[in-house]
Amino acid sequence: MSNPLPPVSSAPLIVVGAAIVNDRGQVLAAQRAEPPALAGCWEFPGGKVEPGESDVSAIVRECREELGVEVELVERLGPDLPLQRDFGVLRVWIARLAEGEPTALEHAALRWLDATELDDVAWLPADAPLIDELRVRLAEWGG
Ligand SMILES: Nc1nc2c([nH]c(=O)n2[C@H]2C[C@H](O)[C@@H](COP(=O)(O)OP(=O)(O)OP(=O)(O)O)O2)c(=O)[nH]1
Repeated sequence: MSNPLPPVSSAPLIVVGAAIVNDRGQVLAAQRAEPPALAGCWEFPGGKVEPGESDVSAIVRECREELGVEVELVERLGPDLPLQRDFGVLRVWIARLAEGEPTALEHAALRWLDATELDDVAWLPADAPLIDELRVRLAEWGG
């Protein structure tokens, strides 16, 4: 007998983000425009990994969609972090710009921040451990 119910997806929600770093030791922060509960907070450009998509493909796609740039991933930044709001995890990579200048196509604003400026913006709460690690890395790269 066939089962009339569709299979229930158990795939965990994965959100990927790009900590895009430039040659001056700055990272690109992006201010959310929506939803209202998150608007005004700052994040790493990125978004949800779609079914069948790799993490890397998702980051490249999101950076095209949100910033109009091509990025190359360098290495992971920090561990998977819990996302309470979405019951998933956040995975962030350090990335470099390969082509284009970032434009806020979906965000309210963009800012390049150096190691001393990371606390100047209100990051989404899940990102806090990454900001501490990034501070050390940017200070090294910024000379
Ligand atoms: N991109 C990104 N999302 C983050 C970060 N930190 C954090 O808590 N989040 C959360 C905010 C959102 O609840 C979720 C990302 O969802 P999203 O709505 O931006 O994903 P998406 O671009 O695929 O959007 P959609 O097509 O589903 O509307 O992850 C971060 O640094 N970058």
